[in-house]
Amino acid sequence: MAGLELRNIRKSFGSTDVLKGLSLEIADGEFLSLVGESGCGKSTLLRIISGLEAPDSGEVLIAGEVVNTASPKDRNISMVFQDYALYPHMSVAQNIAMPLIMARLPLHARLPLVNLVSPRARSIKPVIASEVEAVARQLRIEHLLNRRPAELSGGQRQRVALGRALVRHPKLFLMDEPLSNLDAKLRVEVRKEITELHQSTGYTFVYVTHDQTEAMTMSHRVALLQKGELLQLATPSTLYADPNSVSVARFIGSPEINILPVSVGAEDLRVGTVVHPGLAFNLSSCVQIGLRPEAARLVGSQDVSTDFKLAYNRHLSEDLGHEVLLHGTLAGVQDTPFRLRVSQAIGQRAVLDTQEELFVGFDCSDLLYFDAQGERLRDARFSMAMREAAQ
Ligand SMILES: Nc1ncnc2c1ncn2[C@@H]1O[C@H](COP(=O)(O)OP(=O)(O)OP(=O)(O)O)[C@@H](O)[C@H]1O
Repeated sequence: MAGLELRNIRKSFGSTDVLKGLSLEIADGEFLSLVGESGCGKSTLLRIISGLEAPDSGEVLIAGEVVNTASPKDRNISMVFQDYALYPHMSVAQNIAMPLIMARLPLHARLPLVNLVSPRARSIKPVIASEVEAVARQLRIEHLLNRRPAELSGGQRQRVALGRALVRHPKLFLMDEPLSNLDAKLRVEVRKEITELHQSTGYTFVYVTHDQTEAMTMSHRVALLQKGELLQLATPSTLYADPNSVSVARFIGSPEINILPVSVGAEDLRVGTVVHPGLAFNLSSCVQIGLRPEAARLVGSQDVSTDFKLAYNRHLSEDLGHEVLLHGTLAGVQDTPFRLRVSQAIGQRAVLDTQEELFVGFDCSDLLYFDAQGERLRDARFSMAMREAAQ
């Protein structure tokens, strides 16, 4: 049974169609990320799942039950936001305890004085305190329980927000850009902690981010949205290696994939200044190719080991120590940027340091083919007749 199912969800705000009939299924215990550019509808979708927002049409099912009419608190969902949303006047322990108090004590028993004398409140308090301590231990914040949010670092506040969400043992854990207020180093640390949390709890996680690295490193599957539509839902490695479209290929991967215009003849392929005879399969509608910056490499001027070799005009080098990112253009494709990762590990750096004139080589098997609309031509292939004959 699916942990969560969305059926044809539509939502507009005024004349803006934010979600245009979105359907997807998330398995029980899965970690799924919703990614996409700002304004594509990620947060709106999360709010619809949580019940904070109602869809104009479509159904939300949790554990097989339609929950469209259920209030947020009856959906057994926890949500963690980017801005933590902690109560500033309460201690960490009180913040984490709050969802349990709300769920287990009637309103009158929560009032400060009644709280002291109500038998129910008095019997339940130690139970809640031990549950809060257990969650705090899990998140390694037990030493902070008496502090207020203002006395915590950003990472600690985020852990408190996670603790407050976790303490209710929700069916579904929703997170809306929970790391975006943290600095880069802390983001990596808390990212790992959230992944571990998912592994140890086994809860279903839906995670919103515009950061593809977060989505790729944490998730079982990633749903890529664009303008309220689902572009592709797949595992991180499938999105990287087998994208449906130029939009997906561009969004996934860093640095961004190179997209180059090409022309295709009956049995040849032109990339920039190079026309290669070969065997083309279903390539007639191909007008652009994709090539990952890590799939191309620097080659010597005499090197003939790759299917394609083009002169490279370097504009900028970014030295990251373990690799150098090159920005430039290929001969004959001056208007299109071409990025290249030059790896220290495979000896490419030496070519960069010693060679005056640079050449980039790549093979047909590394190319992705796209039509004029940016759709992937999956059954298209171009193979080098001469290389094949030589083998
Ligand atoms: N309550 C609202 N009233 C009017 N428009 C809204 C409302 N909520 C969201 N929108 C609009 O809906 C669109 C999608 O917003 P949403 O917050 O879902 O995008 P997002 O993908 O989460 O963006 P971001 O990454 O910037 O948070 C935006 O154009 C936004 O301005």
